[in-house]
Amino acid sequence: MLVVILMGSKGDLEHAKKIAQTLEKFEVPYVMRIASAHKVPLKVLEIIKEYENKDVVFITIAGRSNALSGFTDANTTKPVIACPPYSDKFAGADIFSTLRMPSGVAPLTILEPEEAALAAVKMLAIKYENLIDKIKKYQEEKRREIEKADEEVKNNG
Ligand SMILES: Nc1cncn1[C@@H]1O[C@H](COP(=O)(O)O)[C@@H](O)[C@H]1O
Repeated sequence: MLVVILMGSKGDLEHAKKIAQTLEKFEVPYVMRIASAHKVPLKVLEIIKEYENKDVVFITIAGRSNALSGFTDANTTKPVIACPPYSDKFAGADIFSTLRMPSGVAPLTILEPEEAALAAVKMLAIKYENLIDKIKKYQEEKRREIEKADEEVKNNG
């Protein structure tokens, strides 16, 4: 099992590292790769081919005009999660290049890096059942955070 974090530029690395941190929590192996669908499409195809025989989920990161997620999805049988870096330039309009896809192209979009990683882990857990307990533990921690916050506000708020 492997998560391939594929980014369009080294400028996306900080965003990619946030995804990687969550995958580390789940002890899910990952690799980070850089290739731009606009500038080096053949390299993107080579990278996709490299992982085609493995149990892989791709998480694609591309800012501005995101061709990478759709391009990757159209060229692999593996699931693709688009996690573009947030930009408020041009009223956040970059996001539309991630949300609208041609027919037959289906990358999923998750904007927050931690949750993109979580979704990848859940996909892998369908086959790698040892991940199920880790997901349950993670969800329990989230529930406890709410309970703790509620207690704090109730008593001091
Ligand atoms: N969409 C796209 C195609 N090639 C690179 N990008 C994205 O454009 C932003 C700036 O890239 P660069 O550093 O190449 O100018 C980065 O978020 C990168 O993923």
